[in-house]
Amino acid sequence: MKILSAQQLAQADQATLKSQNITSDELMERVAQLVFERMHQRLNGAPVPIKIFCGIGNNGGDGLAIARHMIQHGYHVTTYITNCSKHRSDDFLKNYERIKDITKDWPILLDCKDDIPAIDNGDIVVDAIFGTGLNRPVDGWMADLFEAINATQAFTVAVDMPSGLLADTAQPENSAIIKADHTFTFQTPKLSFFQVDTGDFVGTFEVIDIGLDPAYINQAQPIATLITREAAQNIYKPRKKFTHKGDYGHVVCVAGHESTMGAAVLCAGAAINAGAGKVTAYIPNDGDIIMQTSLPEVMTLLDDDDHALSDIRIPVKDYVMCIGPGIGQDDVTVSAFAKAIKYQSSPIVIDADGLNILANKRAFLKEVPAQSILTPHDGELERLVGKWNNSTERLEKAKELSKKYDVILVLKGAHTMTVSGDHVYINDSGNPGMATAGSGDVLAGMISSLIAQGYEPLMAAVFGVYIHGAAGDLVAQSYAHEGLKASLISNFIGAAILQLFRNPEASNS
Ligand SMILES: NC(=O)C1=CN([C@@H]2O[C@H](COP(=O)(O)OP(=O)(O)OC[C@H]3O[C@@H](n4cnc5c(N)ncnc54)[C@H](O)[C@@H]3O)[C@@H](O)[C@H]2O)[C@@H](O)CC1
Ligand SMILES: [K+]
Repeated sequence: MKILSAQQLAQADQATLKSQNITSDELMERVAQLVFERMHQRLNGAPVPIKIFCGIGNNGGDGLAIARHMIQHGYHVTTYITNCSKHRSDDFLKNYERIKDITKDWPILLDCKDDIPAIDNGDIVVDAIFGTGLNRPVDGWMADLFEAINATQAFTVAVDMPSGLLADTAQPENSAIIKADHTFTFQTPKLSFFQVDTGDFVGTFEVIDIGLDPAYINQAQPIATLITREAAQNIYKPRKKFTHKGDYGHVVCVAGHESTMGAAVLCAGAAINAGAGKVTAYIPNDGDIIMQTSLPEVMTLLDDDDHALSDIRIPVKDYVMCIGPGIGQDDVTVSAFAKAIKYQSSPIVIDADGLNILANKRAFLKEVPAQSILTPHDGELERLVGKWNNSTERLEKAKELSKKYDVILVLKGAHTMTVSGDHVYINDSGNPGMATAGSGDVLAGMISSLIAQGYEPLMAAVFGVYIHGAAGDLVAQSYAHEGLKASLISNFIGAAILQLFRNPEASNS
């Protein structure tokens, strides 16, 4: 699913008015009707007090139209206007008149801190103050209003976006933002919904297709793409009937150190579980028994050194290298790593200590083959690109690194982002239980496995990240977030692929 910028969404609005020959007022009415229907479906006429706060732009216009529908259906609605400017939008004004025609009274105007109404924990708050038109930080008594809403337990529903949140640009520190429990967002989710410093304000969210011009949306270059189940289905490559293991490639996991052989086992195991035809683990000599008893499917190649990797020689042809899990940063390993990546000519996957070595010896970055995949968590990313002030800057720095060295970055997090040049793919599977030791080793093994099976590196990364998260979601159903561990994610890779093509309703019954 495409994620468009606030500016693109405004252009899509305009294109829609033209192509569908409707007025902006009619579009607003369509939007309000769709939000109302969803709220009505859930509330089912419940006599709960609903406080709808409306701004003076089109987000406020949406709020007024939603309020009108709710009042007409017998809901207990009080409508407030945050009277922060004389510049009211035309469609706001139309809906301001219309609601008065229904209630025979004007909504309540809020002009200062003293006007902020009491909000009970049992109320429902609808936030229609600012949407994509927010153009400066919210301050003064409006910030106090946001604070008052956030201080209650009242269930808060945001219209299009939580007010105060910017859709796709850097959010100034300590901005006043409404913390929504649920957000009905229009046409496409916004980039800020997926960023670590702003995503929590959105609560759960639901994308409402408001029927914006498909021709505009199709040609628009998205600022990011959300990888949903449907997108993952389209990337999946089914196997052919007449095949043999040679068709599914060979992964060599260069991993492990005397105290971190588990990383090597998890990485190689995930490469097998994700479907590689053959997997070899290149490990310190003493790790042989550990590897062979843990994973009977995996072959081993042993370093001369008992405890660390000291000279990585791989006497096989045509393989995909995954390097880094648990290798440590001993001096011998650093030079072995440099030699090993220099020798590679096709894309490799670099994780964990491999990334730390790259961060310490930046000259090695030039030796990384084009289209290789780097899978940093935030600590590793910071070592590679330096500190950032906000998530927008984090993403910009990752894009720069990706372009400079022609590599693909997998930025691990709640919504892992795969960055290839200016293209960003945001993952939509996974859960907080996956923040656990070894989870990254499994991911690196999976991505290498998919490259070995013939997926283009970028799609291997995007699909690997999705299946990794989906496997974690399946594990969490039986083990909770707390019981989720890396080896279980690996064991559920196959189940996650199956689940991609199951009818979700059938599997729930
Ligand atoms: N064509 C339409 O009528 C549609 C409207 N839509 C709605 O329109 C919204 C965008 O509407 P607008 O562009 O009018 O923008 P908003 O309603 O988000 O807000 C803009 C207004 O707030 C003022 N403002 C911005 N930041 C402020 C601040 N920090 N403090 C005080 N005032 C501030 C602006 O000067 C302007 O008057 C979307 O989020 C969506 O809710 C969508 O429903 C799509 C269709
Ligand atoms: K809003």
